[in-house]
This record gives sequence, C-alpha cells and structure tokens, in this order.
Amino acid sequence: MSLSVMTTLNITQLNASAADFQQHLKLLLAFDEKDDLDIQHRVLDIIADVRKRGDQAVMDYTNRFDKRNVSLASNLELPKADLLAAWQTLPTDQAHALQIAADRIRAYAEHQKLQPWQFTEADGTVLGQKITPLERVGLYVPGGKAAYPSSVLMNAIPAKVAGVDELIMVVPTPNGETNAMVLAAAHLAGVDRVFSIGGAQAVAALAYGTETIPAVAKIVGPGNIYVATAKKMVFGQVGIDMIAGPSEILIICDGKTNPDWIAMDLFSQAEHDENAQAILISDDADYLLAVEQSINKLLPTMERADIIKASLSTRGAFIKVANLLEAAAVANSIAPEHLELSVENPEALSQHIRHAGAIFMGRYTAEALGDYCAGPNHVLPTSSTARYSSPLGVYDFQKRTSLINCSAAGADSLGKIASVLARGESLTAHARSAEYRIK
Ligand SMILES: NC(=O)c1ccc[n+]([C@@H]2O[C@H](COP(=O)([O-])OP(=O)(O)OC[C@H]3O[C@@H](n4cnc5c(N)ncnc54)[C@H](O)[C@@H]3O)[C@@H](O)[C@H]2O)c1
Ligand SMILES: N[C@H](CO)Cc1c[nH]c[nH+]1
Ligand SMILES: [Zn+2]
Repeated sequence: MSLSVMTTLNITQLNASAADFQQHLKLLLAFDEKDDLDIQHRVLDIIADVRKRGDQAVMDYTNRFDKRNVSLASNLELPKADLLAAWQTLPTDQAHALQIAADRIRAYAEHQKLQPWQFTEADGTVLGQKITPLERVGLYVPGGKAAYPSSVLMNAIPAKVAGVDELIMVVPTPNGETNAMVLAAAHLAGVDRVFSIGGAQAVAALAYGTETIPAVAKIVGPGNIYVATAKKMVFGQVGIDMIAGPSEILIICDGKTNPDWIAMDLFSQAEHDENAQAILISDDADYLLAVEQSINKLLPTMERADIIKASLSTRGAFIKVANLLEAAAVANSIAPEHLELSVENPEALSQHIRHAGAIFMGRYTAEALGDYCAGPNHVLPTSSTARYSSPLGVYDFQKRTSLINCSAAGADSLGKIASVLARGESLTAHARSAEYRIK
C-alpha cells in the first residue's frame, strides 16, 4: 500500500483493506524505538539520582527542566494559604465552572465505590472481602505545556470519595509561575500538600521520598512521556494507576458530521503534546477529504498550531474502511484512550467495541466535554493499554483484603482437603497445621 501525503500537514493515509495495513498501523502506534530507549535511559538516571541525592537532585532537575531557581527544598512546597487565597480570589465564572465540574465528577465517582461483602457457608464458616482506603497517595498533575486544573479534580476527587487519609499533589510550575485555577482546584478538592515539581524527578521523589517530600503508597495521574515512563519504572516500590501518557483520540465517523467539528475534535487532543495521537476512521473517502479541507482551513486559526501540526504529521492518520464494522475492528486493535462514535446509531456500534478508555457516543458528544465536566474521569489509559486498563476511579484508591473465619466444622472439612493438597506439595508443616484442627 502507498503512504501518500494527504494534506499540507502530511497526515498518514491508510486503507484497512490493504494487505500491509496491520504492519503500517503498528508503526503508527509505536513510539520511535530509539527515542523510546533514550527516554528510558534518561528517566532511569533521574530516578537513581533522586534516590541517591534526595532533595538536592529534585531541586537540580526542577531548576533545569522547569527553569526555576530554587535553592531551599522547603520552597518547593506551596503554602496551603496560597491554595485558599487562589480559591477566594478566583473570577466567579472560573470558580463556578470548577465547582460544577467537581460536583459532577464526585457524583459519578460515588457510583464506583467498592463495598465490603461477606457470606456464610452452611457450617458457619464466613468468607468475605474488606475494603480499606490507601493511607497516602501522590497525585501527578501535569504542567509543562499547559496547566491542568481539571486534572487536579480528576485525581483528587475519587481519592477523597475513597477516604484516602492524605493527598500529596505534585505539579511543575515552569519559570516558577503558578496557575491560580490549579491552586484553587487543589483547595476545592481537599488536597493536603502541594509541591511545585514535575517530570520523572517528581515521580521518583513520591516513590522513594526525600528529606522534604513524603513517600506515598501509590502514584496516580497523567503526564507526558517522561512521567509515564517514570511511573512504569517505580511500579513495585509504589502502586501506580495505569500508563496515562500523551493524549489520544480516535474518531469513527459515518461521514455525516460537520467536518469542522471533527477537525476540531482531532485538534483538541493533538494540541496537548507533539506526541499526542489523533486518528480519524471513515467508510466515506469523500468525507476524509472534507475533513482534510477543514483541517487546512482551521489550523491557521489555532493558538497551538505548531504542536497540533507536529502531532498530526508525525502520529496522526486517516483510515479508510469498507464499513463501520471494520471501523470497530480497527478501533479494537488500536485500543485508544478516547473513542468518538460520530455516527447515526452509536449504541449499536458501541456493542462492537471492546477496547477503549472512554467512548463518546453520538455527534454531540465532543470528547472535550469528558475532559472537563461530563463526570467520568479523564485520566485514562493510553498506548493501547486500554486492552487491560480502566479509567482512574475510586477503586484505584481502595485496597481489598480477603477475610476467612472458619467454624470448627469448617476447619474439619477444609483441613482434610488442605492436608491432601499440602502433602501433594510435600509441604508437611502446612499439612500438619491443617490436621491439628481436624476433629
Ligand atoms: N492520558 C491522560 O489521562 C492524560 C490526561 C491529561 C493530560 N495528558 C497528557 O499529559 C501530558 C502533559 O505534558 P506536559 O509536558 O504538558 O506536562 P508534564 O507535567 O507531564 O511534563 C512536564 C515535565 O516533563 C519533564 N521534561 C520535559 N522535557 C524533559 C526532558 N527533555 N528530559 C527530562 N524531563 C523532561 C520536566 O520535568 C517537566 O517538569 C500531555 O502529553 C497530555 O497529552 C494525558
Ligand atoms: N484530554 C486529556 C486526557 O487525555 C485531559 C484534558 C485535560 N484538559 C484538557 N484535556
Ligand atoms: Zn484534552
């Protein structure tokens, strides 16, 4: 198949019926292997350095990557009074929007709470599951190329609903400039402490702790490729929610949605990051051309045109399919973070979707609404990890513990089974421990 230049942007064009389609799709979805390795080495070095030099390393990387001039680690923490002041002085429209978004995110999260359960067997043995909130969690709020008050709410509110004791937030503040909405959102959501650090150094500090930054049990939240890589690397030392890296949008359109709307939906995720990925699938070749024209018309009007252009030309694609069922199959093999079904009957098509972080149904459901205020969490799995990961939710901040309470009769009957299995494993202490309790 030929990869041809479709727009002045050089958006990759693929045809799903071509013999080498899967091969090209794989290339499109993967990050460049060499870049990937370079990033892994860089992140590994940063983590090792933070483990070794603690606060001093965090300050050095913060000064370097965020263009700061911090020489006292305590200055990395933003005073709680600043969070309150930001909330109190926020323009009314912004405070109102944050409050409505927070209320909707909380209302949705309340449905996700895991509940303890137990059942009693005929002989009186009780089996169950206890639910416990995590003690202290780290919330990563991105801040390199944009400020993300919405990510403060999306991280903190489910943690609060779960009943987490202490919420530690990190957010980079390039050039030392704090964002009033980010601080206000931290106050509104009940974040306990905020440190103005980001990137791999912030993830390492939360994972291992430094003299100033407390170690947490789990790190959640989205970030760029450095953040996502660092989270992967500290997993085990701490829990992580998922790989929530550079944003992605996949749109399936039947050719009947205003092409300007679809072009802007693609831009909406491309504008996050040069590494973001925006893909359009349609069964209508003329429609793909119409969206191409919209892209070329609208791009010069975008403030973040450079980022959008870089994202669309390196990681974007238009995919022609024979029909919408084939579109669903391609979507499943991509397993995107966000999937828009901009079609006449989204419910029917959604029945064929197995892998996506979130599905936006119908022409009116712009993915951007989900980013801010629809209610479901916008922290979502990227890089095809929606094959096995789910959106951030209350359940990410809750632990399950099994409960077993044997009656004497239960110990007798289970003891006999355990004894046989234990002797089959040649684990005699196990067998005898169970046998002591046999009547
Ligand atoms: N998947 C999701 O749920 C979700 C949600 C919101 C945002 N996002 C994504 O989050 C990301 C936000 O990225 P961002 O850059 O604006 O903020 P960020 O906070 O993720 O990253 C900024 C940090 O990256 C580090 N960094 C930058 N260049 C570096 C380099 N060359 N070497 C080492 N470290 C370096 C710096 O420490 C800096 O503080 C975007 O990719 C966006 O698409 C994803
Ligand atoms: N689209 C991002 C998740 O990939 C979330 C976000 C926050 N603000 C704007 N968008
Ligand atoms: Zn977004």
